Amino acid sequence: MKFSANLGFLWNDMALPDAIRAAAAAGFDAVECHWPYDQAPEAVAAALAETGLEMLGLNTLRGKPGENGLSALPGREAEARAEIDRAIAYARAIGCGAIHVMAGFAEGPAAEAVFRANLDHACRAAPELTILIEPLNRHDAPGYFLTHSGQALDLIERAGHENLKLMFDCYHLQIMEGDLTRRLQALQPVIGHVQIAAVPDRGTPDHGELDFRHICATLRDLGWARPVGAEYRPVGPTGDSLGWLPALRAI
Ligand SMILES: O=C(O)[C@H](O)C(=O)CO
Ligand SMILES: [Mg+2]
Repeated sequence: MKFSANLGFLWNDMALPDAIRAAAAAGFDAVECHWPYDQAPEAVAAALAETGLEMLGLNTLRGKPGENGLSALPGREAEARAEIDRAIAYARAIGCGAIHVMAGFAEGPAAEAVFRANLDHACRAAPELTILIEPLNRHDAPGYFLTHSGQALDLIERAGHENLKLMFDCYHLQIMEGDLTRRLQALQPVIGHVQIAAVPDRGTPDHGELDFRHICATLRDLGWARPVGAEYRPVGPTGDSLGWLPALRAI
């Protein structure tokens, strides 16, 4: 199995270009990030070219302090679309293939309609990019609009855009739903990216409720060839947290 270092959590004490170099030196196959916007895209692109790593994904900005995305917030459509457009421009500048459009804290039919319209905007504005939506768990992100894979599947199927996909974060979906083996199998056609972390502590993927040897073998058997996102919170220096990597890479 191949792995992508999520630089929102791994080496997040470094500037993004240096974090990319650290991930390459540690043997990761790709990188991904959360919010790279305070870093010059030229410097990020240079680090990617130097290391040969691809940046798999980045997120739309969360908004004001306390917010967690804007794209499902009624009345905030102009800001949401500006952030989507900013993310698309940044992704294009660094050769990044996917954008996670963050919904935000909202509920109800008006929020759903706004989220659908903003996703439609994102998919049309960047047909060459994958637009990702990610259910988040209710403990970490109480009140977040998107919480379940079934909800994401309905958004994706009714949107009718080939480039709208599910971010299957095993950490969030284990907390909300469980039954991950069957969910990976059933949802494979709409999965655009997979992320992993231990449940419930969001630590290294070598302990906790989930056996990632089994999850990775399931992905392998499904023909999943893309890097899986290591989106866990290291305790201490990231370089000391990589003991899980050789065993899962061997799958
Ligand atoms: O928290 C997560 O799992 C995400 O992947 C993210 O993008 C930030 O909320
Ligand atoms: Mg995630």
